Order: sequence, then C-alpha cells, then structure tokens
Amino acid sequence: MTALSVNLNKIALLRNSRGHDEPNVVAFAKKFIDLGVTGITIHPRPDERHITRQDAIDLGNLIAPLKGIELNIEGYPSEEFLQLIEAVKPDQTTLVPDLPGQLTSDHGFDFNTQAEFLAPILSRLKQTGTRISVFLDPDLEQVKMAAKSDADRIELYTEEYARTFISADHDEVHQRYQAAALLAQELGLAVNGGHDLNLNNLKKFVSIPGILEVSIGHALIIECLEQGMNSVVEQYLAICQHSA
Ligand SMILES: CC(=O)[C@@H](O)[C@H](O)COP(=O)(O)O
Ligand SMILES: NCC(=O)COP(=O)(O)O
Repeated sequence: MTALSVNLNKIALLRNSRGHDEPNVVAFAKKFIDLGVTGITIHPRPDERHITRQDAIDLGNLIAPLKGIELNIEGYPSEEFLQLIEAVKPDQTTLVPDLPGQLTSDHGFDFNTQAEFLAPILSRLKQTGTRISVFLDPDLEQVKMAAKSDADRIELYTEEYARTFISADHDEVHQRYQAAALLAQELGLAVNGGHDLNLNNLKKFVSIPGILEVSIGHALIIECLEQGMNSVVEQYLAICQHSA
C-alpha cells in the first residue's frame, strides 16, 4: 500500500493572498487527517510565498503526537532550512535542489556534481532522526550514486511521467520510472514519488512495485475545488490501497 501525503502549499498560498489566517493550514491538515490521509507534506520556500517557517512549526506540533501520521518537509538544504528541520524534527525530510525564487521544482539532484555537497548535510540531518529522502530524476546512474549516500529514500520527480501520461511515448517513460524504482529498492533505497500526480495518472504510477509514498498537492487541491474534498480523498485512498 502506498501512503498518501497531501501537500498543503496551495492552502498556504490562498491564505497568504489575504492578510489574515484563512484558510488555516493546520485546520486543513486536520481535515485531511480526519478523512484518512496519513501524511502531510509542505515545501517552505525561502521567500515564504506559501508555507512559512511558523506553519512548519505549527504542523510539527500538530503531527508529532499523532500515531501513524507523518510530516514530510521538502526543501533546498540551506542553513536556514537545516535549522528548521532541527527545530521541527519531521518524520521525513525531502531534499530538493531548487534555487531560491524557482517557480516550482523542476529537476532532481545530480549526484555527479552534488554528492560532496550533500554528504555533510545528510550526516547532519541523520542526527535529528528524520528519514531522509532525496529528489531524483528516473536515471539509473543517479540512483546508483544516491544508494552510496546516507539517503534512506528517493523521491522520483514525476513531472515527466505526468506530462507524457496521455502521449504515445508514455510507455517508454513509465518503463524508465519503473526501472529506477526497482533498482533503488534493489540497492536498499525506499521509493517515494511526487510532482503533478493526479487522480487520472496516479493508478498507473503506483502499479510500479514498492512505491511507499506519493506527495500530491497542486492537482489534489484543484480536484477538491471541483469535486469536493471528501470524494477526492476517498478516491485517492482507494487508488493508494490497491498499489503494487
Ligand atoms: C518537490 C516537489 O515536487 C513539490 O514540492 C513541488 O515542487 C511543490 O512545490 P510548489 O508548490 O512550490 O510548486
Ligand atoms: N513532492 C511533490 C509534492 O509534494 C507535490 O507536488 P505537486 O502535486 O504540487 O506537483
């Protein structure tokens, strides 16, 4: 079974568009958890355009005492981000190579050039007890190098998977994701996935054996607006329950 981690960035974005606290990010985390979701993801960016440092602290306080619910914090490992992780101690930290100001995540780490940069960061994060996941393209060489690092998991960057979903060359793309996921598991890395996943493309993605978690935000929030939150969460959980 694949765990669903709902990304709340877009709830915070809506909240930030007015000067007050509505919609409230913690209240939405609770609503999703009440509907059966077992993970909450946030991606605090340096400009706090959506999730703020305070949101991360508040969600940490909400989730830490809850059994079976995980907080996943994603971000570029700047000194500020590392200190936030040390303060909140989320269940999982997903490192992404995003530069400040980047519109959204658009690639995974390149271990050819960033392994040395990441090594001391991963050993520092290990001290907090957080599980470490690294954002990766579905590239076998990258998977091999990630397996030599202190990372516990990889998160496959699924933008290409989602973008090509209805195109003729999707089978080749799917094969690449599957090969990367299987190799990672063979080499001792657990596998997550995320970016642009939605109700249409998720089922096929989680047919790849062993995907432990998907983090989904942008499309899921749109689908909630279109179809209602209860129905959308129910559909996601049904798909995740029947994963390979
Ligand atoms: C790492 C990843 O794929 C997601 O965190 C995604 O980038 C969402 O971030 P934004 O909501 O800021 O686009
Ligand atoms: N890690 C991916 C994530 O948290 C959500 O990405 P998206 O669904 O907003 O594209």
